[in-house]
Amino acid sequence: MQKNKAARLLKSPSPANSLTQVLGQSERVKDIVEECADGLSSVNAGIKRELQDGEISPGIETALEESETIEGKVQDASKALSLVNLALTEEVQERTILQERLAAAEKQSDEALYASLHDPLTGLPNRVLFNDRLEHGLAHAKRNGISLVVMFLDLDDFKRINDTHGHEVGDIVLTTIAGRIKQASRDEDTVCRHGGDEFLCLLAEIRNERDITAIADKIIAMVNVPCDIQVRDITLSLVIQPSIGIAIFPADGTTADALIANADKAMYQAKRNKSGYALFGNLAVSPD
Ligand SMILES: Nc1nc2c(ncn2[C@@H]2O[C@H](COP(=O)(O)OP(=O)(O)OP(=O)(O)O)[C@@H](O)[C@H]2O)c(=O)[nH]1
Repeated sequence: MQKNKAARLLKSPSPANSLTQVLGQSERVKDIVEECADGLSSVNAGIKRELQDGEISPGIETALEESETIEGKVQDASKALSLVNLALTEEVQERTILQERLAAAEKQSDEALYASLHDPLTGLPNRVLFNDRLEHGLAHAKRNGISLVVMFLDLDDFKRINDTHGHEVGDIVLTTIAGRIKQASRDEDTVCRHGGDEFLCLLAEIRNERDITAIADKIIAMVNVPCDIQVRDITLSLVIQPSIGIAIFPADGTTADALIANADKAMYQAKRNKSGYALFGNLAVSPD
């Protein structure tokens, strides 16, 4: 009956790759073998006592010898199983350490990838990720004959914030503004920190110019809300004005570089005219 139980345990379905489950099964088999060894030992001791008390029959003596040999083998098997289980335990520990190291390396690699694609101050996508999204967006727009918009946003007179209140306050302002631009855009759009006090927005699947200017107005209104920043015992209320240049695919450029460059030109126009935003398509064409 014990033999059947052991066979059942070994055959019971278990994921082949689960070393811990295999170890558990092996531990249970070892317990059964140990139980058999103990059972055999007490049976053999009983037979020996009977033989000492009564007449010695040669058949029983031979059976006892055989039984004692089996008892020895079962005990050896139990010891061998203990060693196997010890080795399995060490293997499980090693595998656990390796899995932990692998998980840590994967986490590190994910963090490195994230860092390579995001701006550390604001957490926004950086230029690399923006360009990748823009290239994909352009391919999609070309395939489907739809438009796409690049906005170039620069904060007006931002240097004054740093010069007057210090770089730390400037950092808080940049982070606050970054959050607001993100909030003003849709989930499918990409807002990126281009560098310094410059941001880029990629607006996908825009239907008409009115939608574009509505988004620009929304961004300007949200950026314009005073940034209240606590510095020691005083609260600064800083008002920031952005200038936004807008380039639309395909009219204002058909490549990522052209769209960004033309949105940048339009931004300078908006800054010069203090108009908030300017569309590249509405700029006066220069003679050169
Ligand atoms: N606090 C902070 N300042 C930064 C960071 N990166 C760039 N800057 C500063 O941002 C300012 C950008 O100034 P500019 O864009 O040249 O000029 P501006 O004062 O905004 O003037 P206009 O662009 O002409 O309106 C500079 O003073 C930079 O030192 C940053 O990560 N943190």
